[in-house]
Amino acid sequence: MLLDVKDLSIHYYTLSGVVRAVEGVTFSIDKKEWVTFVGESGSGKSTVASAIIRLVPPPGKIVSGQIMLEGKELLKLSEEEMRQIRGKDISMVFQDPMTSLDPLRKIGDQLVEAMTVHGVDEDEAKERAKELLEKVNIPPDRLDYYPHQLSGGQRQRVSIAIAMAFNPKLLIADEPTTALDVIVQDSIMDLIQSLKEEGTSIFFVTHDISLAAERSDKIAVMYAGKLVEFGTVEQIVENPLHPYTQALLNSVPDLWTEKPIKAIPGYPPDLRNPPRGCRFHPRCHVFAEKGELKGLCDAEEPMMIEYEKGHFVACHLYGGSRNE
Ligand SMILES: Nc1ncnc2c1ncn2[C@@H]1O[C@H](COP(=O)(O)OP(=O)(O)OP(=O)(O)O)[C@@H](O)[C@H]1O
Ligand code: NI
Repeated sequence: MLLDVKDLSIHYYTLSGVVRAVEGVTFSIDKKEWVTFVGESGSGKSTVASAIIRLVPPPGKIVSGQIMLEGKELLKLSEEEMRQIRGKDISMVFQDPMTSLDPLRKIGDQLVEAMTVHGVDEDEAKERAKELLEKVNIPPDRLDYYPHQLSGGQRQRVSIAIAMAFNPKLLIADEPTTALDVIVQDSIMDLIQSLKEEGTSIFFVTHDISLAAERSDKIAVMYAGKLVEFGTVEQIVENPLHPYTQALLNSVPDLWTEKPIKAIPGYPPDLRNPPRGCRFHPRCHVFAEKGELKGLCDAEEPMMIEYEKGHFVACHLYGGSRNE
């Protein structure tokens, strides 16, 4: 086990109320495993990602839970100890590479600095910077370029090169390809895959479940701050259990069956005041159709149960209510 997250809850304390962005999220990532978080906008994917490196933006706060990296409890480390881990054991790439690149400094200097802050000496860092750029298919003469002199795809490759500097144990990639065209997207996915092959575990975020299915080992489905289903790609795609997962899969085109695309009706809830019981019940077709579950779905929160080995779901259809 590389990363073990238990019962993680994160709230944003805004002027208009407490946003319960992430509630009771539990999952783990093995060594060399690629886990992709999917779910609609606002479901809490980025908030979970930022919590793992303890960079939840204010007014957000981790209110409870445990985040263990190889048995080390990250939430108990000092800020200084955490700084040692960021960029070394855990690296992060974002949707917009300009959030991590400094527009005013040459990319070579930024690569070198990413290494010298962790104690690598300057000459060695310069050498490594060239190698890293080559690894991400950028000619080494671009070391003297500023970020704006590169294309969007090249900038993203530079931020991946920085993330790769120490062969991190975990790479967190939050929608790293969303802003790029399809061909460039693929080359970025290839790079992330090559990192995995060298031993890095991947925490990937996307709202495109078909992109998730292509490369990852496991899929985690989030809805309104809750993890509703977790399993291998095969388990999730072949045998989706949660009505929300089923709806997500039906909302994307299927190249093989040409089944009709069905949008998910309704909208995700306001997380300042989430629905009682299962947060998905107001949009759930099972809740709408099956009267007998109604006493539970809109009253009791479903707990995560292991339906089959490695396949977890939080839905009253499969038991797991607190009353049982
Ligand atoms: N800085 C903030 N202040 C207040 N609320 C926030 C803040 N950042 C996120 N939230 C709220 O937290 C919830 C989860 O947001 P988050 O960005 O984690 O979702 P996401 O799944 O990554 O969405 P997207 O797919 O749009 O990136 C949302 O309800 C969002 O409005
Ligand atoms: Ni996000």
